[in-house]
Amino acid sequence: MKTLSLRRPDDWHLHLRDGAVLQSVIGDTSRHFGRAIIMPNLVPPVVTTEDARAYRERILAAVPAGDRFEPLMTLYLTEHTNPDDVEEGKTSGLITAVKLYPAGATTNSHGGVRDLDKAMPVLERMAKIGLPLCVHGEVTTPEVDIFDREAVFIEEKLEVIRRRLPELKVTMEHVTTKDGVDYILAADRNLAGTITTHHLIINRNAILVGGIRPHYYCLPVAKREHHRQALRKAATSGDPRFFLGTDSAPHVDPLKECACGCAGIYTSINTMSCLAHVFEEEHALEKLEAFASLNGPAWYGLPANEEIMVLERQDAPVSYPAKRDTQAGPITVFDPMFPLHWQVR
Ligand SMILES: NC(=O)N[C@@H](CC(=O)O)C(=O)O
Ligand SMILES: [Zn+2]
Ligand SMILES: [Zn+2]
Repeated sequence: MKTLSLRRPDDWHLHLRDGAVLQSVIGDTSRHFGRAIIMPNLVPPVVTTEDARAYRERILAAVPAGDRFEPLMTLYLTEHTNPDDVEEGKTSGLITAVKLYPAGATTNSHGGVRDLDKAMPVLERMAKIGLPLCVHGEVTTPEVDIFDREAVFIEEKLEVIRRRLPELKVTMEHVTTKDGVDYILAADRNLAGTITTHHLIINRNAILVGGIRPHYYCLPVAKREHHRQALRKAATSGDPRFFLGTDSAPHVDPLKECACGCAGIYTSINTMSCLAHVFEEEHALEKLEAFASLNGPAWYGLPANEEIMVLERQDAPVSYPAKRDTQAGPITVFDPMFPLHWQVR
């Protein structure tokens, strides 16, 4: 049997939610991943170091017995975020990054930033103390087409932030376009990007062809095929500036299967199987470890995990649940639309 060994991976962009959903989804991450950057877009969001400390405790309490998992906490940047609180979060080791959601860009982002100038004091402090900024890189201007929002964000916002604060480390999260990949490649330092599992697998047809398919709807929305190809090339290149952030974003089915469904795709369960499939297709299995286990920790200044994960290629398709049941309702698991043969041992 074909096998692949790699350092235990991490997930550099994850939504765990809270309460009943947290209880049911956390095991799907802690089974495979050593650490994850935990997104702060709860209702209400995680805005202070104190909020993050309490949320971290709730996450740790939900980790199944026997799993080793370290949640890396983030703060949700607002126009009122206090730079001293951010610094104290970093100094105490609790906070790994601060997250910028342009107001209204995605799920639970209405409290995000409208006027970047108001967030400048915090960003300046972060640049000074070496705390990375994670960005949901889409503009929210109604005039801008939803498929162009990432490219316009880079030009109109990200470039401005980076020119004002060249020392600020920026993680462009869930890059979905060739524009994003090229922008990262053009930067000589302080810029990296996460890529999701699903954006390596689907293009925008998955959402719209043959009917409207809410379980392929996420933000940033999947783009044209040539963008997917650019993401595959970047992810499988081994370039240290690209690494895995699944953006696994559980929403219970009734909130997705309705007239105005939520954005988010749940991939924690089968991400490693999907990635092995993609990297094998790209003849780059030997680069999976860099993407999933090495580049992320290096960017965040952390050691790679010590444990080893072994993936096995089965002849028969491997099975995984179609839904994750929670006390809040079922959550549909990402269906890559092809059989998966790789399985975590
Ligand atoms: N990716 C998504 O489609 N949704 C995320 C938010 C986000 O990461 O933008 C969520 O919280 O549901
Ligand atoms: Zn986002
Ligand atoms: Zn996300």
